[in-house]
Amino acid sequence: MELEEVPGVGAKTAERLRELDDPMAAVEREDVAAVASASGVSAGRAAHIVRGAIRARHDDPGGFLATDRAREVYDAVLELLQERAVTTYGEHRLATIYPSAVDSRIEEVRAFAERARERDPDPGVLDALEDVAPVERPADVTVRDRCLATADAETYSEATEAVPELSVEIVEDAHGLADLARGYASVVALDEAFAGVTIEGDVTVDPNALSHPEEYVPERTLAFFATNRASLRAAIRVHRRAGLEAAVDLDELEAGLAELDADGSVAGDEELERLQVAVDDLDAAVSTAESMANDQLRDAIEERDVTIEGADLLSLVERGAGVDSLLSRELADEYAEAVRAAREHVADALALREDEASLADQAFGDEPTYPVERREEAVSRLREELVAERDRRAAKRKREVAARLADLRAGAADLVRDALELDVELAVSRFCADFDCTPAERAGTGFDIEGGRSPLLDVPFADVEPVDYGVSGVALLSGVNSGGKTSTLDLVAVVVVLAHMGLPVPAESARVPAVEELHYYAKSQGTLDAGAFESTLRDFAALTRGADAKCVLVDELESITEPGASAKIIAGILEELHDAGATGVFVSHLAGEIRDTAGYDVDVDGIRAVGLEDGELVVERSPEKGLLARSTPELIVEKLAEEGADRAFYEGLLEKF
Ligand SMILES: Nc1ncnc2c1ncn2[C@@H]1O[C@H](COP(=O)(O)OP(=O)(O)OP(=O)(O)O)[C@@H](O)[C@H]1O
Repeated sequence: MELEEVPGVGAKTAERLRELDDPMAAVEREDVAAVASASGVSAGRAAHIVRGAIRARHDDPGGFLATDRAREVYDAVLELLQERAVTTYGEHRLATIYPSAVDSRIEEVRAFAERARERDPDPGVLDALEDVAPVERPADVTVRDRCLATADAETYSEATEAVPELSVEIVEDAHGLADLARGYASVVALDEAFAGVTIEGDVTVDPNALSHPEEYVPERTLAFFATNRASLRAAIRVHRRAGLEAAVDLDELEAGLAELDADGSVAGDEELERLQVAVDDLDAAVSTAESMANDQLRDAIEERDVTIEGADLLSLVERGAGVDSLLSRELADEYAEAVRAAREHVADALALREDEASLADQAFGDEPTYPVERREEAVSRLREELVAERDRRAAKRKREVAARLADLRAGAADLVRDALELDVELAVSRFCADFDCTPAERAGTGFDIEGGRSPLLDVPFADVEPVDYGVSGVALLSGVNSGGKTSTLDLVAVVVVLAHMGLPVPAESARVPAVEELHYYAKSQGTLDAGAFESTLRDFAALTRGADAKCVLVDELESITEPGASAKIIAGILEELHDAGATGVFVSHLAGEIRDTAGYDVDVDGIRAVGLEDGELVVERSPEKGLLARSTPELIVEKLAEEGADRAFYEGLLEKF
């Protein structure tokens, strides 16, 4: 499939996605994070694209959620699932699970949910998941001490593409190569023609270098692992704690990561650290040695009485010699001792090796002087030597660590993906556990819900009373105000939506019809004006077409117009839906009138008010079949009649109900 064929991907989005390595593969493996890593593609958009690809794969026309309220119910259910994901990836991935009418899609999610429900949401795993994030491409790496060289224009453009980290230089001949070798620490010549040519400096001839660039740019591998170090470590913890089968050897990856610093440099190498410290502390150590030597020499001079014979003094003065000669003649031993101590201090403080120490010794001359002064030239030579040694060591260790990690790279990316997918499974598993869910059956018309508890209610889930409710076609639901009619419609909608997502539903058992669309109309906020009323009627006219594949839930449609007209209109709609074989529930306070007007025997169910207790309504939440429930006004009149005062009046009223 081409990118543009994915529903929801236009030319502009396709262009953006093409910057990914293999965008179609990312879309097909439903990797929301990879899709969202294209610039300008938000995570929400990525979930939308992945959903589009899933729909295309299953030939799913979409459109299951046919009304605003139906979409709201899905959004609310999705939010409950997303709240249970630890990672942002998990949240976005969950948004790719949507209600569908296509069996193959529903079966796919059902199988996933079955696996998910077996997962144990161990707090240790959830904790480790906190630090797992999709692998990121490291920022561009630029390496300045190495270059590639070629005499061929085609190889040149191939090389700049394959190895953006290094500069690629065009050379005419071996002379050009030799020039480069003077400017770079190492040069890799890409042309066969250079094989066998001897050039001074670190020059390698490798015509195959472009097929294994990591060998020449270990920084590439290291940058990937350094950038994703925290996430990889967390993914390792997740795998260990959850006992997941791992895509790489966890110990090996962990050991490899331990050798890396966050900036991609090699960590934990004592020799490299020694050299680094030596470079950093060189100046300070030489200064300290210098002042130590001077203190020592000054003390020695202060303590000494210098006796000099007159003839010697004269000879010195005649030669124009300064006090220095006196110093060298009289205090040679003391000077030698002070310099010895200074040299020893530098070697000790910087933990120098013998060969380095002999270089360091030259920082102080053998000829007695006062004060003792470092020889800057010798210090610079030592610094250069230490820096070169450090760089050689770092490059060698980088190559070693990169070689060790290179083979783990693909597996490491999978390791993170598997951990993130586990988060998605655990969210589903927790949702099912928190709301006591069971898989639903999708068959026939009508529905049967036993012990259903809506997670959308405004009471804590533990306090939600289980509801049993079933209808065989299209039924009316009656009941007192606040009896739970709307909540019952919500429950049916939640169960229908979840079942079509392929997920278990919050009920002891449930069967829902296999429908193509859910039409759920929330209670209207009041009488509609003529225009709005007309368009609502048009909606319902459309609703009755192909209604056998629809589940229709309608809350108090009567409020859109006058009661008398409402009852007639609702009765007409019910007749059409009934004839078409739809599944539906219409909540109404006019159930009696509608039933009397309808041209068929409409089922009327009722939420029974058991009575009023201390002014509080007591109801039986599960609707009773064939019950036209008493209305709230009727209950109040009855209560007043029982109280005694004006009994005859209230009894008269009561008879009219
Ligand atoms: N199954 C239940 N378990 C616990 N509480 C419930 C249940 N069903 C409903 N309730 C409580 O009753 C309240 C009213 O429910 P709901 O809005 O569904 O009633 P209604 O019959 O649609 O009322 P109205 O006729 O005024 O629209 C809810 O807000 C909730 O607090």
